[in-house]
Amino acid sequence: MIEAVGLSKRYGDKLAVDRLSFSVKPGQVTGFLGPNGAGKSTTMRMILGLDAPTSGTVTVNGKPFRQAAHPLREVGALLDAKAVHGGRSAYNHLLCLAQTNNLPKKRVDEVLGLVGLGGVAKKRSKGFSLGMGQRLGIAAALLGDPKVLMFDEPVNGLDPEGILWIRNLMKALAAEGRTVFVSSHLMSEMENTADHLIVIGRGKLVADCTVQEFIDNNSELSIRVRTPQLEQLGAVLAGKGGTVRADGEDALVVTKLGMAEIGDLAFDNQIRVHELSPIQASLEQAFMELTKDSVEYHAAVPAGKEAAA
Ligand SMILES: Nc1ncnc2c1ncn2[C@@H]1O[C@H](COP(=O)(O)OP(=O)(O)OP(=O)(O)O)[C@@H](O)[C@H]1O
Repeated sequence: MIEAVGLSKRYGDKLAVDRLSFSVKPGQVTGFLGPNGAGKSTTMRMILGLDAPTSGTVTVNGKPFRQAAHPLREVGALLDAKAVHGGRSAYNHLLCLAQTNNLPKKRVDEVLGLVGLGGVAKKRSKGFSLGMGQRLGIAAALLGDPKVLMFDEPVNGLDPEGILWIRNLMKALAAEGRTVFVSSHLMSEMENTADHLIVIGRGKLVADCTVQEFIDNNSELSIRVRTPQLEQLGAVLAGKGGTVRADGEDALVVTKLGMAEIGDLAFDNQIRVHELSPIQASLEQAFMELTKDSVEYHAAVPAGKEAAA
């Protein structure tokens, strides 16, 4: 369990993390989402005691992580996969970590097997691909068999096979009852991986809920109506306050009116309807909606290329 209470971090004029309070529970994957610069890495560094909070507190299993007697046995973290001595072999890198943390040597072979690096254990990590480097970082995180795991953007730059592997690993670790906290700005990835979400924007908490709640609370339900009387139905629905746009030759997408309302209006006006279905917004759409005011860096759109409203 990770618990933050009123956690803040200021760098000069910049309030990178602004009074964050949340808890990350065991037995589930908790996604930590936010646009670039939202404060995710800063929060993770404070959890690990690598940065001191300006105010507030954060504890891991009830105490500040800096006070942990056996840090690697309590928390495994993948913050920067490149933070490996490139001249060392994967085996020696892990052995060094194991020895300085009083962990048994046999654990090195176990974690190398777990992450699928057994065959290249004696090779220097300098020649590792990005995916192999990520696996080595994860092997290091798993070395102490910790109950709490934190991954900062673990799928960055990975191919689909690597992404699937990390996704399944995180789910398996959570299913073993561990606390799994993973940051990402890839919404689609979190939709597939996380059970619970903590979302921040400009350092502030903007949501703390399940993935489904997040989608339900932050997106507008759209309804697709297929009808051979497109124009008639469009006019009726717009007249009753619906926002209507055409979707192909024979369908409309409607917001601001409910499904029953649309069906009843069609019936009252003797308009035939061939299909009436809800369109579920994706997590990505919900995230864009919720954080649109807290995105730090907006890309400029070249003149004349603005998206049509
Ligand atoms: N050491 C530092 N000194 C000054 N400013 C910092 C420092 N570290 C982070 N910041 C600033 O704090 C804010 C939050 O940064 P942080 O890296 O925590 O965000 P993030 O959500 O992890 O972003 P990203 O998704 O881009 O990794 C940013 O505006 C960043 O420029």
